[in-house]
Amino acid sequence: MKLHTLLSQLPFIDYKAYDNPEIVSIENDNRKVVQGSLFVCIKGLTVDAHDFAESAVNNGAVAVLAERPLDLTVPVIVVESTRRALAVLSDAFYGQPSHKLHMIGITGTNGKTTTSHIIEKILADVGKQTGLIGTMYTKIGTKQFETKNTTPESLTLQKTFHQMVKEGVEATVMEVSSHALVEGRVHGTDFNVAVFTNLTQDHLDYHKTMDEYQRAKSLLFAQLGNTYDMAKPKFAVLNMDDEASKMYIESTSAHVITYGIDNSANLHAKNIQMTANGTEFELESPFGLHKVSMQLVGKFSVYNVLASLGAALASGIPLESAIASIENVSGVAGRFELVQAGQDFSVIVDYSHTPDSLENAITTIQQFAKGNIIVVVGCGGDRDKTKRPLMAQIACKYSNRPIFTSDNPRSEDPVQILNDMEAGVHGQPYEVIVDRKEAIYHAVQHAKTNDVILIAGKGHETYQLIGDKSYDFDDRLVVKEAIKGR
Ligand SMILES: CC(=O)N[C@H]1[C@@H](OP(=O)(O)OP(=O)(O)OC[C@H]2O[C@@H](n3ccc(=O)[nH]c3=O)[C@H](O)[C@@H]2O)O[C@H](CO)[C@@H](O)[C@@H]1O[C@H](C)C(=O)N[C@@H](C)C(=O)N[C@H](CCC(=O)O)C(=O)O
Ligand SMILES: Nc1ncnc2c1ncn2[C@@H]1O[C@H](COP(=O)(O)OP(=O)(O)OP(=O)(O)O)[C@@H](O)[C@H]1O
Ligand SMILES: N[C@H](CCC[C@H](N)C(=O)O)C(=O)O
Ligand SMILES: [Mg+2]
Repeated sequence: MKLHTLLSQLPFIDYKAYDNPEIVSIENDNRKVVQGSLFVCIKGLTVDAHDFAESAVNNGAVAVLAERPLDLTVPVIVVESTRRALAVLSDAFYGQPSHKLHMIGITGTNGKTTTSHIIEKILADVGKQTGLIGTMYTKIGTKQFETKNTTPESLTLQKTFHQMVKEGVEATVMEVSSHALVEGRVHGTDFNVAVFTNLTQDHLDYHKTMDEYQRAKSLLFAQLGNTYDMAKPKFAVLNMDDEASKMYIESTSAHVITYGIDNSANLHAKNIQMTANGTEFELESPFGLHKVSMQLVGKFSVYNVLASLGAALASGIPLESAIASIENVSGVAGRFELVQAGQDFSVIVDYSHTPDSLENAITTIQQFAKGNIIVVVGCGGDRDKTKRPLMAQIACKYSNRPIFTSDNPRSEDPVQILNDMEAGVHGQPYEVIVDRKEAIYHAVQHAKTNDVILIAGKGHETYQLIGDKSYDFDDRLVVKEAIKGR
C-alpha cells in the first residue's frame, strides 16, 4: 500500500507534502522493521520508541510516524497521538478485517476466558469457523499461537483478524481487558456483540479507583457505535446482578440483552442445584422455560453460561442449540480444573487471582467438600497490591488450612508480597511457605481422605515469573508429582 493511501486515513495530514513510497508493513517495534516498513513511535510506560526511530530507519523504515519532529533521512509525519494513529492505519492496512468477521468482545473482571471458550463452542457447534483471542492464546481454527497480552495492541490485533479472514474464520470471540480499552488497543475493531461478566476489585495499580476501572469497561459498550443496521445489529449483553450494568446500558445505543440470577432479566436462571455431575438450573427467557444441565460447577459458572447464551442469541443462534452445546462443555484449562492422580482427596487448580474469584472458588468447594479445604494461594508481583490482604483474609475465612505462597513475584521481593498478604489476617491460623513447589508438596502431604486442595492463582500458566526470569512451573504437574511421591 502506498504511504499516501495510508496517510489519507488520518485527519488533517497534508500527505501530498511527503514522498510516496510503497509501505510493505507497519511496525511499532524497531526490531521488527524491514526494508519498506512504516515505523510508528509510541511513547510507552517503560520506554519511548521515538528513541528507536533512527535504528528503525537503519533497519529499512521508509517513513516514520511520530508525536514530535525527528531529524531523520525519511519522511517524519507528526500526529497528536501515535497510539491512536496506529489503530487507524493498522485497520486500513489490513483491509478492515473486523468488518468481515462476526465479532464478539467480552469484558469484566472475572470469567472472560471461560466465557469466551463457552461461546466459541456454541459457535463451532452450529458450524461456524471460529477464531479466539485471549489470555491463554490466539486460536485460528485449531491452530494456537502464544499471546503476550490478553488483548494484543491494535497492530497485532488487526494483523490477526486479517489472518483469520484469510483462513476462513467467520466468527471471532475475544477477551477485551480494561487496559486494552484505556490504551485504545481495540480502536477500529467493529464489534457486533459486547458482553459484560462482572466488576470486582482488580488492577487498581493501573486504574487507581474502582470508578475509573468501571469507566474503562464502559468504553466497550460505547464503542459498539450509534447506528441501527438490520444487516449488522449490535448487542450489549449485560449482567443485571452487577450494579455496573446500569452505567453500561447508558453507555450504549446498541440493543441490550440482560441476564441474571438474583434480579429479573431477559435470561434468568432459577432453581440452581449442584448435582454429582455438575449443576442444573431452569432458564426463563422470552423463548420459554428451559432446563439446563451442565458439567460446570458453581454460581459463577451459571453467570458465565447465561452470558454465553446472551451472546448466542445476539449472534442469531437458537437457544436450544446453544443449551445443547453448553451441556457438552467440560471446562477450560486451569479454571476449576480437577487433577486426578489416583489420590483419595480432591485437587482443584484454579485461576482465581482476585478476591472475588477466590471467594467464589472456595465457597463453591464448600458446597460439595466432605473433608477439610486446604488452600494454596499467593499474589502476583507488580500488580494491584491492595488485593493481597483481601485474598489472604478470604483464604482464612473460608478454608480450614490456608497456605500462603508465591504466585509470580516478578520484580518484587516474594517475602514482601507475603507480608502484604499477612497484614490482612487477624488472629486466624495460616502457614507461609515462600517456595510454591514446597507449598504444594506441603498441602499434599497433609491432605486426608476426602479433603479438597485448591491451588489458586496460576491456573493454566506453565511458568513462574521470578525477577526477570521465567521458570517452567505448572501447578497441575507439580501437584501430580507431589501425589506420586507421597
Ligand atoms: C501496563 C501496560 O498495559 N503495558 C502494555 C504497554 O506497554 P508499555 O506502554 O510499557 O510499552 P513499552 O514497553 O514502553 O513500549 C513502547 C513502545 O516501544 C516499542 N519498543 C520497545 C522496545 C524496543 O526495544 N523497541 C521498541 O520499538 C514497543 O513496541 C512499543 O510500541 O503496551 C504494550 C503493547 O501493547 C503491552 O504489551 C504492555 O503490556 C504489558 C506487557 C503488561 O503486562 N500489561 C498488562 C498489565 C496488561 O495489559 N494486562 C491485560 C490483561 C489484564 C487481565 O485480563 O486481567 C492484557 O490485556 O494483557
Ligand atoms: N463469572 C465469574 N465470576 C466470578 N469469578 C469467576 C467467574 N468466572 C470465573 N471465575 C473465577 O475467576 C477465575 C478466572 O477466570 P477466567 O480466566 O475465565 O477470567 P478472566 O476474566 O479471563 O481473567 P483474566 O483477567 O486474568 O484473564 C476462575 O478460575 C474462577 O475462579
Ligand atoms: N491477567 C492477570 C493475570 C494474573 C495472574 C496471576 N498469576 C499473576 O501473575 O498475578 C494480570 O495480569 O493481572
Ligand atoms: Mg482471561
